[in-house]
Amino acid sequence: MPTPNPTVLTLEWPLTQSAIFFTTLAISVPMTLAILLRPSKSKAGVHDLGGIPIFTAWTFFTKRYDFLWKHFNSGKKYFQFRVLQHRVIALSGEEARKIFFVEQGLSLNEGYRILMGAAPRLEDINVRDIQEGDFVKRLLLLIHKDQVLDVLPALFENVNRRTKDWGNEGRINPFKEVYDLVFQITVRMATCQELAENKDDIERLTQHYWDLEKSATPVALLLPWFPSQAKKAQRNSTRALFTLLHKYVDLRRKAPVPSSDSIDTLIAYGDTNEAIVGVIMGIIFAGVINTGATSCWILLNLGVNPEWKSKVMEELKTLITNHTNTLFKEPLHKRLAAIPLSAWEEELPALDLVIRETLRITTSGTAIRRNLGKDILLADTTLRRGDFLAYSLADVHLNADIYTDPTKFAPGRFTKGKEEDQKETYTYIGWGVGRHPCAGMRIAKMEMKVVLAMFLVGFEYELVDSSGNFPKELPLQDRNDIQQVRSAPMIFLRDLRAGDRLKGSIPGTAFFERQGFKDSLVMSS
Ligand code: HEM
Repeated sequence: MPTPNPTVLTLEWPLTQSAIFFTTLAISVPMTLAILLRPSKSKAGVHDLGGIPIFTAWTFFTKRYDFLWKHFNSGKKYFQFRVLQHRVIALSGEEARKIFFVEQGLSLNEGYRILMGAAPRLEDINVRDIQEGDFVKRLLLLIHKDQVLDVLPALFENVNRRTKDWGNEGRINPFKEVYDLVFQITVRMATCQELAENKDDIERLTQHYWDLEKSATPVALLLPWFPSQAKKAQRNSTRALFTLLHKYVDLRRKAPVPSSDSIDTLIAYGDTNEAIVGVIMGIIFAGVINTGATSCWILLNLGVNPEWKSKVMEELKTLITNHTNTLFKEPLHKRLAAIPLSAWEEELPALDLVIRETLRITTSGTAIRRNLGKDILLADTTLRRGDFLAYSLADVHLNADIYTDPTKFAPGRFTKGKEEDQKETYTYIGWGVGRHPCAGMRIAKMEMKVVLAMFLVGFEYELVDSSGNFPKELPLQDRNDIQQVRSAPMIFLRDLRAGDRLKGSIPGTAFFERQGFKDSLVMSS
């Protein structure tokens, strides 16, 4: 299939296409307006928010957390509203969870595809829709133990290269730098060495990705027929992403010797170039935000919780002592890459608790499903075939009846004797539950550990606000910021060794000296 060219598709506008476009517009605009403006009627069994649907639903797309919690907090356990012609039912409580995460007819893909909108639309690039099961099957192939083992040194190498420029100004914006870092290693994991080493293409890819994220505006979702800037940006960035990734799939297909990189694994599996690009795009979209946001918030949480930070540092010291020869003079990333995968996975219990707790607090987004099966009865409410369902994870993660002082960072709450996450069914959903547990958990955890170990061992930092002062407490997460999960107000990491670094000091030296690895100088790489 020829690679679609975005410029041709956006600049050339032949007469017949114009005719089709305007005819479609003439038919669809009044129809859609009628649907959008028809007042919503109350149906027995579930509270209807009523009003003019387009206005009622607007804040579902702009301030989703506030929208849902305004109504839940006013005592409604379930309520419904309309998005276009669709009925959306917002659910809360244990009974709803048991259905939402378990019922066979509830489709995750179809739910997110229509109500999230930020993911690339495969029809924009003529890729046949990749079925839910097919995608997860490919992903499991790529995060198989041997595959992760092979790619691990490359992930450390990438982080090392990228963090070399960090800290020269003394202030790091984690919501930019840590996100970019996670983006880079996710792309490395999901594609091939050639792409990960091409700085310009990585920059381009990052830009197209964020453009696509930003294009999921309420106008693009609620007025799909309207030729808005957001719609155009969505189509153009999807095509640009496709073109760029396709180039590398093509390159790897023509390579004389196959490698163990993901693209080659998918080629060997028998997929077409287009399907491979579809899978890669899916992985990047499923993983980047969550992994970036969690890594970032872990650094922030540790920045104001010295007790947990020293537990994690102690563990890292033991890991390095037990699995590397501290007498060897090697660069930090090479030492860390020598540690076996099983040790990263099993020998960092405090860091695992920190990840779990950070996820509990930050994962307050909304899970979405569409009922493609039979009608389902939930108390006196029927979840009809075709309905969309929305479940805010804050219903459990920030619920004071389940978690004591729920916004407090307290990783010990999961330990033996406390086990706050065992109070009801599915009270911990950080990695999903039921029919759709996170298929990327293993690689996400490993990516986070690569980033965190390189940062915690290689850098010394403290938190600062935008005026450069240590914040009295951690700023709140903007829970409506589903795109980037930033804090409000902004917070930064001050690199306490930036001065030394400018004088040539190598990341990790201070840690190694302090930990008493006296003979083991860290080398530059
Ligand atoms: C810290 C990082 C991550 C977190 C917190 C996370 C969390 C989640 C959660 C909560 C779900 C369930 C969503 C629902 O029920 O609606 C989920 C599903 C999923 N995640 Fe992740 N995820 C992360 C990283 C990743 C990565 C890196 C990938 C891919 C490499 C990935 C791939 C998936 C896929 C494919 C599903 C859907 C599985 C299915 O359809 O059965 N995730 N994830």
